[in-house]
Amino acid sequence: MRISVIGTGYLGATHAACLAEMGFEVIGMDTDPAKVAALAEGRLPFHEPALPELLRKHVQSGRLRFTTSMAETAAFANVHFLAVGTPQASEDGTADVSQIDGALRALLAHVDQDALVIGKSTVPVGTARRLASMAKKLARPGTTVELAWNPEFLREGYAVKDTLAPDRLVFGTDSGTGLPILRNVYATALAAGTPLVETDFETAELVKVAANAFLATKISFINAFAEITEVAGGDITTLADAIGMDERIGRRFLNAGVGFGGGCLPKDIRALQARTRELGLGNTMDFLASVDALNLRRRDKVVELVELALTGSGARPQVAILGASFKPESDDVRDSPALDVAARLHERGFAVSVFDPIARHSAAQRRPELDYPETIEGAVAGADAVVLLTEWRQFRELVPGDLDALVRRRNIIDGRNVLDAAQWLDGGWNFWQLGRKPADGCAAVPAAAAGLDALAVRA
Ligand SMILES: NC(=O)C1=CN([C@@H]2O[C@H](COP(=O)(O)OP(=O)(O)OC[C@H]3O[C@@H](n4cnc5c(N)ncnc54)[C@H](O)[C@@H]3O)[C@@H](O)[C@H]2O)C=CC1
Ligand SMILES: O=C(O)[C@H]1O[C@H](OP(=O)(O)OP(=O)(O)OC[C@H]2O[C@@H](n3ccc(=O)[nH]c3=O)[C@H](O)[C@@H]2O)[C@H](O)[C@@H](O)[C@@H]1O
Repeated sequence: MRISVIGTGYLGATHAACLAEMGFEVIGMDTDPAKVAALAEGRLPFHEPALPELLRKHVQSGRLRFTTSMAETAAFANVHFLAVGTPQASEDGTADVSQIDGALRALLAHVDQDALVIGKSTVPVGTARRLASMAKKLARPGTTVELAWNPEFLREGYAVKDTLAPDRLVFGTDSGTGLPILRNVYATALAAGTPLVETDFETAELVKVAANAFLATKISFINAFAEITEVAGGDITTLADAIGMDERIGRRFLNAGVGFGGGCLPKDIRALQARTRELGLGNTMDFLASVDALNLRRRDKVVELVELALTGSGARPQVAILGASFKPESDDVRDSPALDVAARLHERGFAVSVFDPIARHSAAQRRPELDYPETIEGAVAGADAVVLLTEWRQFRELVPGDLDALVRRRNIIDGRNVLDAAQWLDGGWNFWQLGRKPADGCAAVPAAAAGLDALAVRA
């Protein structure tokens, strides 16, 4: 079977390479010529473990090719995956589906054989049915173009593993059309026992956003308790361990810290609220506004802690931020809590240097106003405070002796709760974590976070 993947960003490039690994002949199509040129040479334009090897292998074998031409794409295959972006369109959170509409329209203009189009992007409920009728209307006379929806649940950093061995597959169709082809495409995973849910368009679309909304809620739930333990005392990690021992709750996604970011969870919970309002359901998803607000408040909290730690530290205190990507094993800085906090500290007059082992380039493109030393030593040299915001392994393994001789002042804020408090306090550092009352000697931040501006350092 020959398959196309339209949109070769994080999702599409992974999907295309994994389809080739499953044995199909694949063409990846994107409107971005630079991206296509890199991929066609077997170079991955972003960081994702195990994907460069897969890409190179299949570009070299000839099983995987890339193009900017929709005509070539339509002629090459009769099964087409849509994996274009669905970013946040406006302040109210509505999803921008113009890439998906545009891609389908462009494809239909060239399709002259019966075809199945399989949507993979994350979309507002109702999109698949709308696109199916658009396909019926715009298909050339004599050709039938059917639509199916097959949402994707991969995590960045584990994209290859999640694609080749997913937790489940969801096929959304209209009365089963397209199911035999979908089962064929995923034959390897299905034979290995991957659970399969075959359902209608709407359920398939909603499963995806429900999963992301649940994950976001789980993170903000534990971070809400972090706000309590910061004031009342208690240990948020022990609390998470204890509730997570209940199998109905589970320990995963209960890591308190600076919260969630990335290209998906934040925009997906906003789009779901906007779509729910469009459906006339008023406040059904209002709790997600609290999930979002609580998540963003964690970033405020880190800014506050830095200001507090450095009150009276002179004209332009120096802050070293460890981490720029939204999570480890990724160079994705879309809505990254780490980069957001770094930029806000810079705006408030701190001298900010950011070190990330992989995301240096993407961070510098997004936030060129910040400094990006090439080494961790370069970033922390002369720092008045060190702030850990992305839990890369090399940061998790830091011990006071690694930094003692480099910094100007021994202040460290662990925004991901991965360092051993006792070790840092014993080492003579002022140490703060989210979800823990500050130790004696490390000043507490007032519970009411009012007057942030009043606390701001004036350059
Ligand atoms: N990044 C991830 O881990 C996951 C993403 N998703 C969803 O997948 C979709 C894509 O996400 P990403 O890959 O992260 O976005 P991305 O922004 O990295 O990639 C989108 C790609 O589509 C291309 N594109 C835009 N318009 C096009 C058109 N008309 N024809 C061909 N190509 C076009 C862009 O040039 C870009 O390369 C989104 O809906 C996202 O929510 C779902 C699961 C995981
Ligand atoms: O729709 C998507 O694009 C994807 O979004 C998330 O995947 P991803 O964004 O790659 O990353 P996650 O591992 O979910 O982490 C998201 C954010 O939550 C944060 N997080 C995660 C777990 C936790 O316990 N605490 C926490 O703050 C991470 O640091 C990160 O900023 C989902 O996990 C995927 O299933 C989904 O396919």
